[in-house]
Amino acid sequence: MTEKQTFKYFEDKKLSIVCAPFCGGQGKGGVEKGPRYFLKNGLENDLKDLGWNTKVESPIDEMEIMEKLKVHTGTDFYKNAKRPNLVGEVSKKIHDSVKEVLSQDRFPLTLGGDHSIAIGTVSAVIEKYPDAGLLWIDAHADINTLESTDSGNLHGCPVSFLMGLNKPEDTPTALKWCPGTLKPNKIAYIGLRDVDAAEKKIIKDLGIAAFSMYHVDKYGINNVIEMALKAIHPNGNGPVMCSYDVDAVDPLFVPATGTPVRGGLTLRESLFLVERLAETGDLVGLDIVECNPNLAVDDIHVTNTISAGCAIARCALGETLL
Ligand SMILES: NC(=[NH2+])NCCC[C@H](N)C(=O)O
Repeated sequence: MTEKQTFKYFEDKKLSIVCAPFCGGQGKGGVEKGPRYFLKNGLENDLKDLGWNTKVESPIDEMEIMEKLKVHTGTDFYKNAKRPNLVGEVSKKIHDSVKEVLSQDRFPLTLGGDHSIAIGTVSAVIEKYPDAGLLWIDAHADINTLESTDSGNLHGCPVSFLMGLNKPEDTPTALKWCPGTLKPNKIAYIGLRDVDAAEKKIIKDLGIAAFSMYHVDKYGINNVIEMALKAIHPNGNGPVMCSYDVDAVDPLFVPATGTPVRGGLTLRESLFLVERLAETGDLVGLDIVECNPNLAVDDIHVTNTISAGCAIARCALGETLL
């Protein structure tokens, strides 16, 4: 049963699913299959049932990227960072697609792919809505700079590019297009539980609102979402972009993901977050990233992971329990 929510910025209820089948921000193959699995699971029809006029955009060619990946792996480095040129090229294409979608007054729902694609999605949303706040729902902070990253995986760094934390002389050419204008008071994290030491320092130094699983346990998910919304929009409302890494959810519910961390959100908590966001009517963009069907040891793990990802999308886009 669904009761349709109002979306203030998309009164015509038009939406584009932007497919971002990219795995180059980390080292495990399979995360590029995310969009295909979501669509195979019927996500587009589910969104139509919720009243959305839907379209599907494919700004990057999966086969071409997989070919490029072979060339870039082992040759494309910037200091410790792996494949910066490929990440820069792909995230720019995703940026351009999301920008185009927004210019048509369509809601951008981007399906990853790994979390490096958010360099593109979030920057496009901020260009359209300069006062947008960003909710980053994730087990990880993904705010490593090129200097601080230990793994060299750029899916652990998108927020540092969005915030302009890498010095220009330290930014690979292919990533220089990213405006880096996100302000520390315009982002809030929910679900954190695996944050690198250097990331903790950045979060503290910049005074970023960060709600870890400790805060979810202490205050409850309802208070945490209210506090997070207040942090990005102290006056009560304004456009909200949500970049949702499925590893925020406990691996019991979402096992097929690249960097699972136990002790995460329950399935209901993870859906409540986006149900509440839909209720505000302020949502202007959503990413769902890091579903990796290859990492399942059993078919049921794929089913659980993809159905959780689809449920996150539906709840964010207006599905309600009653
Ligand atoms: N999007 C993700 N799953 N990120 C995981 C990042 C893990 C670690 N902090 C790193 O920088 O490598």
